[in-house]
Amino acid sequence: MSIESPADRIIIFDTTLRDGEQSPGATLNVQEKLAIAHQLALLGVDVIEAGFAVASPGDFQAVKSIAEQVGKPDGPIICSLARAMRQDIQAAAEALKPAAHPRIHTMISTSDIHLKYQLNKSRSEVLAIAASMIAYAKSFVDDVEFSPMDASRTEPEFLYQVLEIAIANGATTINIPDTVGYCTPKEMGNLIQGIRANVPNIDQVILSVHTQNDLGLATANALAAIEHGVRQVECTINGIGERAGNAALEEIVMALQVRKPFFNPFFGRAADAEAPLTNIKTQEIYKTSALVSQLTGMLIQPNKAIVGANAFAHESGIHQDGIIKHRQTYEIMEAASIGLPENRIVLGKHSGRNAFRTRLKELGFELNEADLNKAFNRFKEVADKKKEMSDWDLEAIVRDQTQIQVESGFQIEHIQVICGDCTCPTATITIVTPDGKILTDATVGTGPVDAVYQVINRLVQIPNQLMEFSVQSVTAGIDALGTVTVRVGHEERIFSGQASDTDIVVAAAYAYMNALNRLYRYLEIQRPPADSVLMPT
Ligand SMILES: CC(C)(COP(=O)(O)OP(=O)(O)OC[C@H]1O[C@@H](n2cnc3c(N)ncnc32)[C@H](O)[C@@H]1OP(=O)(O)O)[C@@H](O)C(=O)NCCC(=O)NCCS
Ligand SMILES: CC(C)[C@@](O)(CC(=O)O)C(=O)O
Ligand SMILES: [Mg+2]
Repeated sequence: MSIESPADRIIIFDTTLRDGEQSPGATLNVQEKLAIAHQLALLGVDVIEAGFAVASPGDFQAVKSIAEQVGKPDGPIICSLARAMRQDIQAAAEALKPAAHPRIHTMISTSDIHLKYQLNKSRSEVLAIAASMIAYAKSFVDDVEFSPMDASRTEPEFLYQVLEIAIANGATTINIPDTVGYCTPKEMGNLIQGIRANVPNIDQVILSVHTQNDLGLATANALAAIEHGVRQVECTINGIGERAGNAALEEIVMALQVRKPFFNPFFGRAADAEAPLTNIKTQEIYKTSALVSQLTGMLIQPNKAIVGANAFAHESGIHQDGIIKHRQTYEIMEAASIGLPENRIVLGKHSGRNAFRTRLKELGFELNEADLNKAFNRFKEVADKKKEMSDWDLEAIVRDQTQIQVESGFQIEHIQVICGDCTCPTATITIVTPDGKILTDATVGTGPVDAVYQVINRLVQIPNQLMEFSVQSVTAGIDALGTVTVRVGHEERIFSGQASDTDIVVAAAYAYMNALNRLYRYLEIQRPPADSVLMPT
């Protein structure tokens, strides 16, 4: 991929694998980095900063493998970070060799506070190092990016001087980092304006911005920079990165997409011009976000813009009513535009009748006004105690309130499980049978769920095969509710059950019992009247 006419769009420089990986705890191995890099290429990023080659043998290998496997002629530019030091630049150049479009990104601090305390160097020394190391990088590759670290706290006159020399020595992209996330959007705009007005050769290069999120302003600062003529933004998936993270790719891309008429004029276009402002395939955003979250172990807060679990979910009645009538009343973009199949109407205590009725209809219940009101009142009572109402809850409420008899079945009275790394997982369960008998049994299993399922089978005595068992956490965090879904098979038929609890073993027991009760009711209906035995054992 070549960047032919960058002035009329934004170059997306993804640094998930470099700055993103600097998130405490987010370390990735070579295979994981490769998987993310392949997905970033599908997403359509222009540049992948694959790592910091000199940092470790693993990172060197990661940059090299990504250069080999993802850095194809029609693929993205592959980049490695390097301090303004020969050994760093050599390592970057070596790792990037297999890439069709390699870029070396070299940086050195320019703020007085960094010069004095971190580098222990004078301004003239830094100027000389920047010049010679950019020229050195240029001896390996044509595409050289230079970052004056802590640019936003650098004295402007010195910054202009460094940039002019950097460009004169061959830098092709000049990146302005707000390393400590200190800027406000207005200041960022002024900083970029100042650079464009005072660095005589600035028009020969692509101007870039790299914003950190220490004050939650990373996206706002990047957008302000774009308004002032920056044409590359450095960002990460889910906004991960050093400390509070970096500008989130998905936020910048979707802001440019959703507010295109606002941004178009900054690109010299008519407000209503159609062409996109980035090359990102936005439908790949959700998938990429989930992959990065999974591999880095960095959970996404539910209210995270664009990719959070709640970003397209509506819980309050007034909003739900509006959405059902006309989507744009409360949605500025479609879930499908980031690759989510649909928005979500979440039924909870803030929901209203319209959303309730609509969901029931989808579940196959058409209630008259009186039944609907009764069911709705009960729904509100239950919703006061429960975070989110599942379809199972709704079904139970409707049956309850509309005099449809809830069929008989087995009920779990007590469940106790002991497990650990030096005991045999043991489950003790008491159930009430459909005819009111109380039975208790206990057994050991290979794990707590296995022990529970064995006891339930001994008590219930209905032959079945467990076909599927899945656990899903409903909310993020240690106190998340776990929802267990099971499917059991019996002679060609499948019965499913679901239950939620903060204890997943308890949820597993109830989910299994739910499924077995459905099977039991099915068998009851099938059973010839003369047969008094529930099931032959
Ligand atoms: C790069 C790395 C291998 C260097 O390790 P190290 O040689 O043990 O050095 P330290 O990390 O202890 O200290 C950094 C040194 O680099 C110098 N330095 C920092 N930025 C520099 C730059 N842009 N150009 C030249 N030298 C720089 C510091 O002054 C310090 O040198 P000193 O020891 O002479 O004071 C290691 O820090 C690392 O693995 N980093 C990867 C992640 C990272 O730091 N990312 C941040 C990107 S800014
Ligand atoms: C390389 C540079 C853009 C950097 O990411 C360096 C760093 O990791 O601090 C920054 O934020 O200044
Ligand atoms: Mg950074």
